[in-house]
Amino acid sequence: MSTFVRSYAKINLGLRIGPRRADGFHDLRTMYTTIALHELVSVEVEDGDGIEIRCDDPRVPCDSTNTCHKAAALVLEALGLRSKVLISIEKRLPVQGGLGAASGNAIATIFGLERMLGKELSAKERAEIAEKIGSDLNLFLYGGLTLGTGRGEEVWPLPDLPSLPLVIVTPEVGVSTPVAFKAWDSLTHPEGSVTINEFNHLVYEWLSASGVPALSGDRAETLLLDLVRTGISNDFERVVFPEIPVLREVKCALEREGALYASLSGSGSTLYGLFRSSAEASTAAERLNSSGLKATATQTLPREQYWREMFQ
Ligand SMILES: C[C@@](CO)(OP(=O)(O)O)[C@H](O)COP(=O)(O)OP(=O)(O)OC[C@H]1O[C@@H](n2ccc(N)nc2=O)[C@H](O)[C@@H]1O
Ligand SMILES: Nc1ncnc2c1ncn2[C@@H]1O[C@H](COP(=O)(O)OP(=O)(O)O)[C@@H](O)[C@H]1O
Repeated sequence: MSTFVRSYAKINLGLRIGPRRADGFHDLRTMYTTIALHELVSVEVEDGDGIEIRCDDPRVPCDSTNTCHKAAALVLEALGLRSKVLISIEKRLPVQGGLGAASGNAIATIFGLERMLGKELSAKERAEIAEKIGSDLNLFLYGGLTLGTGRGEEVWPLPDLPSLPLVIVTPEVGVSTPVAFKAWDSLTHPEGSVTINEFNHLVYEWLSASGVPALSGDRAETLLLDLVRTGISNDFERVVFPEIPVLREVKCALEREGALYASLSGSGSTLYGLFRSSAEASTAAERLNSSGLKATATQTLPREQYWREMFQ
């Protein structure tokens, strides 16, 4: 018997990078939101020992470097159990796309394995496991809209907002996250804290003005747009666009198709555009597809829906 878990993607609404820290990571600020695109992770448990990963995509490692492998090993350790664990990943999201696919897979593994073992970890134990594997796993422990601080692993869930239509475009090029951080260091090291301070200020203003803690009616639908319109841009664009010019062109194409806000997600290579309606997003995706780009219309995924639809 297997448990099938939907492993969702994220996008970053703004991302600011601070200086490199003593531990090699960078302080950062970002607003994450889960989106409705997902892949499937299935988890099976048998008598015995060992963790086996299966995935048809050759770009995904099936050894102990796979995020699902790491997650399964840490869950078994935390629970003090021995078991044979079989994990299959049905890959649907881009690899090195800035959509957090590998991170989402690891969190899906934690929840799937808990269910298969009939045991529950505490929220603190889950967060500790997530942090050991990477910087942007913790957002998937909440879903919906979350503020990311620290190296990205400190997450602050915000009240759920209604979903907003968007189009994602992933060009056939991957961007390595550590390489993008290194490029940022050589470009703007001393500026780091300035961009972070600006982000803090913009988000604070938005939180105070928006009434996010006390949502009501139609106003909530424009809150995400209000947020991106504060000017919370993605610092990675400054290093990734000059390196891979086609990404800037894709952002411009999204804007030409009517996106209210377009940006690189994380370190890329995915670009997304936010749209006022699903119909506008679908039309834009069709037009971008016919111009030769790989575009998909989807929407942001509120927390409530994330949890409701996690298990297939
Ligand atoms: C940049 C972001 C933004 O959401 O997303 P992606 O574009 O990868 O999706 C994330 O911070 C990515 O998180 P994640 O993919 O878990 O990265 P990690 O495995 O923790 O780190 C990979 C490498 O990136 C660098 N790194 C990562 C995070 C951070 N705050 N500072 C860093 O310098 C380090 O060199 C680290 O060794
Ligand atoms: N479960 C996994 N799925 C996909 N990639 C994985 C996985 N585990 C480890 N990796 C490695 O992590 C790298 C980046 O992961 P991915 O989530 O696709 O990118 P990003 O961090 O840009 O969103 C991949 O190049 C791959 O080698």
